[in-house]
Amino acid sequence: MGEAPAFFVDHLGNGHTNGFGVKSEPKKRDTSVQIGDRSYVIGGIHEGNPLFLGVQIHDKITNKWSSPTVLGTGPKPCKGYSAIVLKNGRVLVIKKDSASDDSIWFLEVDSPFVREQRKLLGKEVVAWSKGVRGNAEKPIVISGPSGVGKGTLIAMLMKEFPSMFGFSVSHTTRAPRCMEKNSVHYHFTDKTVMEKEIKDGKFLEFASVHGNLYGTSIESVEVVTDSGKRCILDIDVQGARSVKASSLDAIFIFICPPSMKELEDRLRARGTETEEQIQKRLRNAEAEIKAGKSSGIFGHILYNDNLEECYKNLKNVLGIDDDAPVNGVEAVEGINLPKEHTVTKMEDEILIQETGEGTKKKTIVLDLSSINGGAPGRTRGIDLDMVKSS
Ligand SMILES: Nc1nc2c(ncn2[C@@H]2O[C@H](COP(=O)(O)OP(=O)(O)O)[C@@H](O)[C@H]2O)c(=O)[nH]1
Ligand SMILES: Nc1ncnc2c1ncn2[C@@H]1O[C@H](COP(=O)(O)OP(=O)(O)O)[C@@H](O)[C@H]1O
Repeated sequence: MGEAPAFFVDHLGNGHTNGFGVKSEPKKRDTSVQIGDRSYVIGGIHEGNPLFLGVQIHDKITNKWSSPTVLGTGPKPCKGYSAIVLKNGRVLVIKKDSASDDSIWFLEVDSPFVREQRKLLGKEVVAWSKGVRGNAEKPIVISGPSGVGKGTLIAMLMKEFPSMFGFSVSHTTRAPRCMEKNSVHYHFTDKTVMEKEIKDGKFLEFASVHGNLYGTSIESVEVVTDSGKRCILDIDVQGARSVKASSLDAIFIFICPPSMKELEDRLRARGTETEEQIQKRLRNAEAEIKAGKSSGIFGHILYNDNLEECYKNLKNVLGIDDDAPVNGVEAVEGINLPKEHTVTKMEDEILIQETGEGTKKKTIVLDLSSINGGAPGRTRGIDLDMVKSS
């Protein structure tokens, strides 16, 4: 979709007919935008989860209302919203009178991610992505055969740079190992629950690996980005392929063992699998290494022979040298957005101007030129500046 007409309705003036032909009164705090033949009404509460803000679609041609499947963690309802259409099928939603770190949201109604999920789930889909300040860098996908040392390398990185990196905690149907903690190493779950959540669009990717189901929930990636950290995903090659095809703009790294013999020795020495499981993992390893090297998914292939050397190479790939600052994001001072305001779009800048009583009115510029990311996950690089008081 190209630049959509920036049609902006702050308060809905007229009632609308819902899907049952009943005229319903929109709340004063609801807002709507129009894109082509559709109006997206943002307000009320979400059908499936009363904690989230609702979204309804009205199709002018069929004169029908529908409730789309809403992906991602949405904003909580508040006292009012402003909305404005941006390019690439996205709507900027500003929460009025909200905490500064919770005021900027993006509703994706026709972004590449939404189009892909619409096709995959076979239903109408929209996705939320919260705007976060600062410039947390691209997520990192790390793949490699079982026992190659992915977990060890990731643990080293998180230990050395605790404020820079955060681990995306996957869901799995495999049983926990004795030292593994639920919600720290994995969200341990069962197959029926996970399959239902996959159907509901809760997962960014999933795959069956060594006979169990594994997957990255959208929420796991959001939690890390919200904390201002760079997200690390430890996932298999099938998962990496799905992420590559998605709009999550990531760096892809594949870790290779020095030899199959060494891989086998490491798996045995780890002592976490039965003999049968070790055999299965070794059989799968050959295909994984082949796919990792030849699929074109991975921009970087590292050999984990000597651990310290491999760790150094990993840091190089991630652009971390010894003088690197240890914080992932710049601290940006919070600016509270005025409760009553108008919103105007000017190229990549959005002007938020305070209205209402009083003499000293704030004008804030939201610069969208440096934003990156988006659903699934957060929209990073939000830059808010106070312009003047008049
Ligand atoms: N696709 C996908 N693969 C995952 C996910 N989480 C873990 N994996 C992969 O599943 C495989 C097995 O992981 P695990 O059972 O922890 O065994 P380990 O790799 O031997 O430590 C590894 O290749 C992981 O990278 C996920 O969320 N999605
Ligand atoms: N370069 C290395 N040399 C020797 N042992 C290693 C090396 N890297 C990791 N290991 C060991 O190999 C085992 C498997 O590593 P792990 O990080 O659990 O692999 P993965 O997460 O890829 O399954 C662990 O016992 C770990 O301590």
